[in-house]
Amino acid sequence: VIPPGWEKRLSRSTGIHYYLNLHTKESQWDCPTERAEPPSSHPDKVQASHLLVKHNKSRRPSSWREENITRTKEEARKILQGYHERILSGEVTLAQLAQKYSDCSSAKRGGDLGPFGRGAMQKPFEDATFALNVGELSNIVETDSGLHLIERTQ
Ligand SMILES: N=C(N)NCCC[C@H](NC(=O)[C@@H]1CCC/C1=C/[C@H](COP(=O)(O)O)NC=O)C(N)=O
Repeated sequence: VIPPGWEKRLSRSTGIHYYLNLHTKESQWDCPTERAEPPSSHPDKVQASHLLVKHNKSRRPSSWREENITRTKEEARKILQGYHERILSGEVTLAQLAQKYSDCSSAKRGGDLGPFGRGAMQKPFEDATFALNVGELSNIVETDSGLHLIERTQ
């Protein structure tokens, strides 16, 4: 039985059936197990990846990359502006830069923080993420942790 919100289609090119999500218009080969929901404009949970550049006024001026972070906030901003331009130009992705340069332990997951609801992250980070559409990249966001670029992924 196909869960609600999906339609079974026949692929003319392969003669194989596929499944169309009637809300997102995405298709997939394997039979869906979950119902397809209309994309809610006020989700409980979102998912994001971030690239964090800490500075000497960060709440924890240390990371896997650098035991004692001494750069100033303005130096951190310049560095992050450079990353921002490179991502916007399409040269690199946020995940690629986060993996190498993010001062958060999520760097090893390309900056992915996993799904989170309101109340989990520091408020400026939470508000910036919930204000993004899926797939969008934020401008520089400041929290007590440092300066971030955020890409909302779910
Ligand atoms: N739920 C998940 N995945 N982990 C718990 C997150 C806790 C949350 N963290 C943050 O708000 C900072 C800013 C946005 C991301 C984030 C990551 C911080 C940044 O590094 P730090 O300043 O801690 O050294 N590293 C990990 O927590 C908080 N309420 O303090």
